[in-house]
Parts: sequence; C-alpha cells; structure tokens
Amino acid sequence: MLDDEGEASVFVNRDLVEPDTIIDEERIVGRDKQLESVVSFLKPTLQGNRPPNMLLYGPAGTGKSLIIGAVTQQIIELCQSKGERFGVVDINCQPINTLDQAVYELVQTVAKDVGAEIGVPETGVSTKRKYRRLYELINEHYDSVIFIIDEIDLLVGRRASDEPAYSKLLYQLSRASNTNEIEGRVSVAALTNDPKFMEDIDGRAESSFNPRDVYFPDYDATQLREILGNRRDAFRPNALEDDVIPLVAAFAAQSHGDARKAIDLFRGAGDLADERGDEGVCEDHVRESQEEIDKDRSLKLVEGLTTQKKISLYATASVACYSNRSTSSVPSPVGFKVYQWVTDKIDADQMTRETYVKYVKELSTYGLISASRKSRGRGGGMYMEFTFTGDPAAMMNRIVDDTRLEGIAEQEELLRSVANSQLREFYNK
Ligand SMILES: Nc1ncnc2c1ncn2[C@@H]1O[C@H](COP(=O)(O)OP(=O)(O)OP(=O)(O)O)[C@@H](O)[C@H]1O
Repeated sequence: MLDDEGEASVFVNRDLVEPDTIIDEERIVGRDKQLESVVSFLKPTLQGNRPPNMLLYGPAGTGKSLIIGAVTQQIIELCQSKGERFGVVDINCQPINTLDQAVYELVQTVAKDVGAEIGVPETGVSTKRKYRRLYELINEHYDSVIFIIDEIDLLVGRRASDEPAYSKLLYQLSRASNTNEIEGRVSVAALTNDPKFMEDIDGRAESSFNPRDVYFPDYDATQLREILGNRRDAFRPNALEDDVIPLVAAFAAQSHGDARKAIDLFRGAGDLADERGDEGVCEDHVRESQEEIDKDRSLKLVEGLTTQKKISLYATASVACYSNRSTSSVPSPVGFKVYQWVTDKIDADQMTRETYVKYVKELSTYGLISASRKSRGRGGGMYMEFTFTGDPAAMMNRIVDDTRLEGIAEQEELLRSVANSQLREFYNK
C-alpha cells in the first residue's frame, strides 16, 4: 500500500490515529456513564428548556472534549431538523491570559460559526463592549447556546490578588439569560483537569454557575485496548502484529491512562515502521517509540529547569545511578548531602535541605520521579524517598549539557564514592 507521497506505508488512514480527528460515535468506548449523564443534562434543550450548567473534570485525555463534542453535535442536528438554531461556542483557555481575551475569543468563535463580522477590535475597547457584541451575535443567530470552556482553571487573569478571571467569566455567562442579555436558553460547560479551582470562585459565581458534575477517570488497559482496537483500520489489514495494541495499551495504562497519549504512541510506532521501510508494526516499534517519547519529554523538561533545580536533580540522579545497593531509590538526606558536595565543587549557591526536597519533589508532578514519605523507625524521624521512573544516567547526561556541571561529570569515580559513602552512612545509622 502506498501513502500520499507514493511511499509504501503501514497506514491506510493515518488521520484516524491523529489526536484531533473527530471520530464517529461508534468509535467511543468505555465512557457510557459519562455519555449518559451529559445526554440527560442536555436533553431539556430539545424540549425547549434550559439545561443545567456542567463541570466535566478528570485527568488529561480521558474523553471530556470528545463526549461533550459528540453530544452537542447530535443536539445541533436534532435542533436543525426542527428548524431551531442551537449554538455551540467552544474555546480553550490554555493560550488565553485575561478575561478580556477570553471574551474576544468567544466573539471570534461565534462570528466564525455564523459567518458574521467580528464587529469589535481586539484591543482598545472595553471588555463590556466585547460582551455586548457577543450577546448581540448570539441573539441574532441562535435560539439557544452552550458555552464550552476547556481548561477553565488556566484562565486566572493578570493579578493573583483579584477574583480570578474564570470566576468572572463563569458568573457573567451563567447569568446572561437571567439578566436578559441573552434572550435564548444558555448553559455553560466547564472542562478541567483540576476541579480544585472551584474553591477559588467567588460566592456569586458559584451560585449562578452551580454545575452538575461529571467525572472522567483515567482509562485502564482494557479500555485503552478497546479504544485502540476501534482504530485499527487506520492501518493496512495485517500490518499490526497481535501484541502491538496490548503493548501500547499497557504502556499507556501504566504511566498515565491518557487516550491521547496512547493514540500518539500507536501512531508513532506506525511512523517508525514506515521510516524503516518495514512492512508491519511489531513490539519493537512500540518500545522504541515509547523510549523516544520519554526522552523528548524529559529533555524538554530538564531544559526548562533553573540551575539550582538541575543541580538538585543531578545529585539525586547520581545516587540512583551509582548506588551499590539492591535498590536505586534515593533517601532525601543522602540526595541532599551529595547536592551539597556538588555545589561545593562547582562553587554554586547552596539551598537549604527543605528547598532541595521541594525542588526534587516538584519533579514528581512531571512523572520523572516518584516521591514517598518514609519513616526511619522509632525516634528516627521522617524523610522522603525518591525513585526515578526512567534511567537516571540518561537524565544526568542531559543535565551535563549545562556547562557548570561538566567538571563534575569528569569526576565520575569521585561522585560514585561520595554517593555510596553517604548511602552507607545513612543506612548504618
Ligand atoms: N472513550 C474514548 N473512545 C475513543 N477515543 C477516545 C476516548 N476518549 C478519548 N479518546 C481520544 O483521545 C483523545 C483525547 O480525548 P479528549 O480530547 O476528549 O480528552 P480530554 O479529557 O478533553 O483531555 P484534555 O484535558 O487534555 O483536554 C482524542 O483524540 C479522543 O478522540
């Protein structure tokens, strides 16, 4: 089978494994409960009533956008057949910084959907004017509307002390029909990975938004297998060896349970097979793509760290890497001693032990390491134990690109002995 460029390819429909491709409802699996809830909440629209507001929450890649998108699409079609205009106004807050930009983005989205002029400039007019234009467009073109605000918790606004921008936006949008600014029925669906933002919304916003919750948990390996199995026709028949889907699902379930990343890995394995001119996709392609993904991710992350964080991570990784013990986990007091040694050697500032622990713990939120609290036994106090999820030596190599640490890397034997003597001292106490 040849692809668009006339090259042999394992794919027949690569789009199906692109994350942004909108898929048919038959390909959605494992989200029956969430689908049922969203359908039941939005059904009143079809009877001419106002649906409740909704909060769809759960980790990344668990189908929040997919489910709300599929249900609202159906409602658009059902309304159309009755001659009613149901507007779906969908924005993602990730690239947006302020309330003013968010309102402008809403105006732009509606204008594009209905083919009208935006009608307000992006800058130089008040946010109020933008709201007015938004309501005007909606009143002209829709009988009812749902606002879908993705990654709502990221819309914090400029000043940390103010009421967050998401709180103001939720307040305005959810009361727009009570104040008759929008004549038709309005509802708001907020999507987030982190529902804790609700703790910071203003009391007024809370009572006017007052959402019905729908929770999206991580997918397990069985669900991911099904999701991927439903897209196997992206590949040429017989191009996939039997163990490919189970392995992709197992990798994804183990590290995140995110369908988007699982689909990325599936596609990556196919791309690798194509690159090498192999006829089919096998287990090795999956393993190598996963390694590439891990490498890229940690590389990007390490590049963005401050020097102090790099040193903390380097010292911790060196203990994991050089340890002569049977486990490679790193007790924080040992990591800190090695950190002190490294900072002395390169003549860098030295943070306190608390700061060192805070920095290393922070990296656990990126999945590079895991951190757990341990007890030293009676009277011995508590400490943190760090374990690297990937290869600590690869991590060290990446950090050494930071020139100040090159000198240390040349003293590998010395660092090895420092790490082990600190480990011995810690465990023999
Ligand atoms: N249940 C499912 N069945 C089939 N495909 C799915 C399912 N859940 C998610 N996907 C696919 O995974 C990708 C990510 O899903 P989606 O965008 O809905 O995640 P999300 O929860 O909104 O994530 P985020 O918080 O990152 O925006 C999409 O390509 C989607 O098609």
